[in-house]
Amino acid sequence: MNTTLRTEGLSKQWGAFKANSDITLRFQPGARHALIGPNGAGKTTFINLLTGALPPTSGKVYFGDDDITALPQHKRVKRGMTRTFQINTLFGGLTVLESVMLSISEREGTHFTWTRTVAQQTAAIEEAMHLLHLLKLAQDANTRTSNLPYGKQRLVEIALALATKPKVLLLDEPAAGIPSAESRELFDVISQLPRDVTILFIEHDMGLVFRFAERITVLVGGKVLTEGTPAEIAADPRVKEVYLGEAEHV
Ligand SMILES: Nc1ncnc2c1ncn2[C@@H]1O[C@H](COP(=O)(O)OP(=O)(O)OP(=O)(O)O)[C@@H](O)[C@H]1O
Repeated sequence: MNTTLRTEGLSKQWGAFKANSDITLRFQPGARHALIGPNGAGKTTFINLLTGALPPTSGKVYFGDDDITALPQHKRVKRGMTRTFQINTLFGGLTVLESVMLSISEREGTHFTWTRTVAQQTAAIEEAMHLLHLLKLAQDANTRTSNLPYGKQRLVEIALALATKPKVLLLDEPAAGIPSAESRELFDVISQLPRDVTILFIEHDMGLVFRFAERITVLVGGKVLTEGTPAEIAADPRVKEVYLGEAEHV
């Protein structure tokens, strides 16, 4: 089968503590794939190993046919693997449109040049507005990102990530800290993103996971417990056992 991203025996250890143990997973092109598991299961660690934010202790990460295990983060972004970043830290005082334009310029390497032509500028504005329409942010184009409600700020972060033209988009709890009505809207927008973007996301709200994911991997204690369709995962007694006592999660 055609695979966008895969890992082989990926492990991360701090001293004797194994945060990720021997994780072998594949993500199909266009997947809507959720990574779930109790607190401390190693989900964020796994995403950090995929993006290159952390080096693995052992194991490999492949992007298409290429072994990218040793590739630094920015080169993985150039290849098409992007995660979201908090705009507060990156683009505080800019408007939504300016922020997305900046991300496009960054991708094109025209950020610090004087030679950007009017045609390039116009194309970048058109591309940025297209992204804002996709994310239902067009009417907020001239609003400062810091003045937007949190749910919309998360959408801007996704717009910035999409401006890098990713093949794989990694979302680490995109709905964290926003009210549930807004988080449903956020996921509704995410669910309408084009299929040429593979989406891997971590989410604690099982309502959102089962509504949006087409494939689910369950991590427990740094290991893959199981993987399957939402129906398979919902029916798996081992998964129920893991979440016993965490009723809000299942
Ligand atoms: N830099 C580090 N040094 C030592 N231990 C770490 C480090 N980073 C994470 N850990 C530990 O690794 C384990 C897995 O953490 P991780 O954040 O990957 O889990 P998670 O599944 O994302 O959890 P949560 O759902 O609570 O965000 C935790 O016990 C955490 O304390």
